[in-house]
Amino acid sequence: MASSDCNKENRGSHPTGLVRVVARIRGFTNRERELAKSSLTPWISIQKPKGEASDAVTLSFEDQSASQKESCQVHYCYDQDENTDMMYSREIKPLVSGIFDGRDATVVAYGAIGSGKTYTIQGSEEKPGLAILAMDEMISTAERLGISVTISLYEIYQEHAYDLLNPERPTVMVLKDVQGRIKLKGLSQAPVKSVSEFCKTYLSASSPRKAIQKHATQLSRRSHKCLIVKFVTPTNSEVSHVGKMNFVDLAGYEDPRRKRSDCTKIAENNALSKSLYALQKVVLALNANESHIPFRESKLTHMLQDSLGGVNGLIFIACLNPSFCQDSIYMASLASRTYQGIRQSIMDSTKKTKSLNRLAALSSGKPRIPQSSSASMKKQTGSRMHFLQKKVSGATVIKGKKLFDEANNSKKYMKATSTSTSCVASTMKTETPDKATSTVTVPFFETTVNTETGDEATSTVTVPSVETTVYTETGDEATSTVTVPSIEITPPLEEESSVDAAKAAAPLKEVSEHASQKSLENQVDLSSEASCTTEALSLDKEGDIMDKENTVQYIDVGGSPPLCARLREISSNLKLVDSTPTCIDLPKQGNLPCDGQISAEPKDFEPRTPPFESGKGNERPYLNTPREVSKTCYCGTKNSLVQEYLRFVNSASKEDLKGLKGIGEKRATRILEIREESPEPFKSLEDLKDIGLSAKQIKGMFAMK
Ligand SMILES: Nc1ncnc2c1ncn2[C@@H]1O[C@H](COP(=O)(O)OP(=O)(O)OP(=O)(O)O)[C@@H](O)[C@H]1O
Repeated sequence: MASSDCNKENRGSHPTGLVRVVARIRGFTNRERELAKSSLTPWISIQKPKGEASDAVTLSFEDQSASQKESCQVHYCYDQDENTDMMYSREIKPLVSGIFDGRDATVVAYGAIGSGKTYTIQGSEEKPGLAILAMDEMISTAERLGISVTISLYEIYQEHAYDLLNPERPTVMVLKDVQGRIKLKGLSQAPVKSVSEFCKTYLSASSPRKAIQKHATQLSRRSHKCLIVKFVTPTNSEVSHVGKMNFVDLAGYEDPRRKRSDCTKIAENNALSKSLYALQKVVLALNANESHIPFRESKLTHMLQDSLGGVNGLIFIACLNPSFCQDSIYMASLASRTYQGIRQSIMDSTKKTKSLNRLAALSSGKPRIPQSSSASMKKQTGSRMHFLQKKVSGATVIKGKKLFDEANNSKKYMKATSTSTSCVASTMKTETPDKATSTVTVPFFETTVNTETGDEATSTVTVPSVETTVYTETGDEATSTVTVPSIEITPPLEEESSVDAAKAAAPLKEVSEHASQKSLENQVDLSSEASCTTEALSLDKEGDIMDKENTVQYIDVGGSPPLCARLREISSNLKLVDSTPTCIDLPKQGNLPCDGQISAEPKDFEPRTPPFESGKGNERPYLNTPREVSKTCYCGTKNSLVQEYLRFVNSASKEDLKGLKGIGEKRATRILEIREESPEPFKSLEDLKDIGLSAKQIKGMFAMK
């Protein structure tokens, strides 16, 4: 391979992995210098703990409007005195080398209007940007290897892609070939043999505003500009596969809430927000190894699908204005979130490896303790912090959150996410710094299986032996073994209706002004509820023992449990009420256990005649059998369960909705769509038919056998 050695050498500047998030503060323009008259003082300060070798730097913004300091973190920030050449050799050169080893690379610049995105990506012939510098190197390497180079250039404007190399500006379609690879139909490719030829084509086609756009409205239109550099290897070439390189110059961001914007500007901004939001979601989902990657959430991510993830390189460049600019704070905040998310997933994967090692060690001999439910925690200091970090930066963090959170420092996050967390399966007190014991009751576990439709079939499994691992911030683990009596598997619900499938496959619709405004202002963080991740569920061959490594990422911090957990608890207790009537410990005073609280220790059931008090309005049915007792209990509980369920469906985030039985990606999306149309649209179980659930399925949810 052409550049393996070069790669090894250069990879040192990418120590944290294949995704980098950097910022760049643009230099002052001559006009800004003139206008300022006196000396221009920087409003962003950069803390680089290891100077140029820093791999985590903190940016602090002097927020003049709020007279407070905002801060955020990224891998690196290029100050005004660090030019494009420096940025190229540190950030882009390693990616260029990777191209000839078969990896794709993507460089994305985003930022507020006039923050230097085009200057950074494109530049000019006199002051070449990253694309021109990269092209110089790529063309000479390709020449040496006998490979030819082609370029394509397209624009994405409000979720529609147009070919910029064709003067007619035809629409570009995103299709998939039989191998599932993305094909951009209608996109021209132009061969380039030299940098000067490239510059001529690139600069004229990507700056068409004056030359080509005929109407005044088009002059100011904000769109993304994307350059693809591809390589064509001759059949006899020694190079088997060469990757491609994407340079993306995103449209400038401007907060429409702060400025009087016309409809077009709002729509443009919504389209940009959508792209940025989707891009961040995709990157975090890829990094977290999630099963569903939302590539289709925006045109940009859909078009870049092949180049993102895996061993491909990706760099985000958040361009920042050198003078006070609130929009730059938003952009830096977004960069910081991506950075935190990437770091968190790296931490998580390290922990996962540790946990698997532990599982292997445990399964090699240590006997399980039956009928016990104790857990010992070595170190619990900071476990809450771990959770908070997870919520702040993990892939799940962005769901339901405002895209550009003005408050990006950790203090604010702590405040925002310090709401209740606990789980039906495990309750742990985290106050004590050292050893602690926790009691764990496990009514059932839910395992999800992805079906072909992308939805989930849910099986409810009551496991005889469950092992729970809790991570503390320090990476220490606490293990608990729980034994419960029976195994029960409920069949999965039917697949979603084809109407939903068709809807999901339909092209992305234009974002309405109202809807996207709403999305920008959506500050409700429903994701603050705890999520339970179950992994590595395995049944042994005899079927006697079921071991489970359960990575619990929720810690009880003293509040109420999350809705999904409570729903599961009620649901599971109902199942127990229904299926094991002989184990119900009836209260002596005849008060029925309608609150769903079932004794963890099953006791012998002694049939008893409930006291009957006659009188007006005081008639009660005569309860003779355990089944009747259960039924009466069930009626009361069912109503509250249904109400709670509907409340949840009306308010939960997409990810939380997917935790519900029978609700997968498509139904969760449909619920969100319906909720956008009217608040709290699910008033009765009947309304669940709108998301494609059949009457039978709805009935089955709360039915008593
Ligand atoms: N690093 C820099 N040093 C000096 N001048 C710069 C730098 N970056 C950008 N500029 C100047 O700032 C101005 C705005 O830059 P540019 O057009 O690249 O911004 P942009 O973010 O692409 O704008 P838009 O949002 O309109 O697309 C230009 O005049 C450019 O020459």
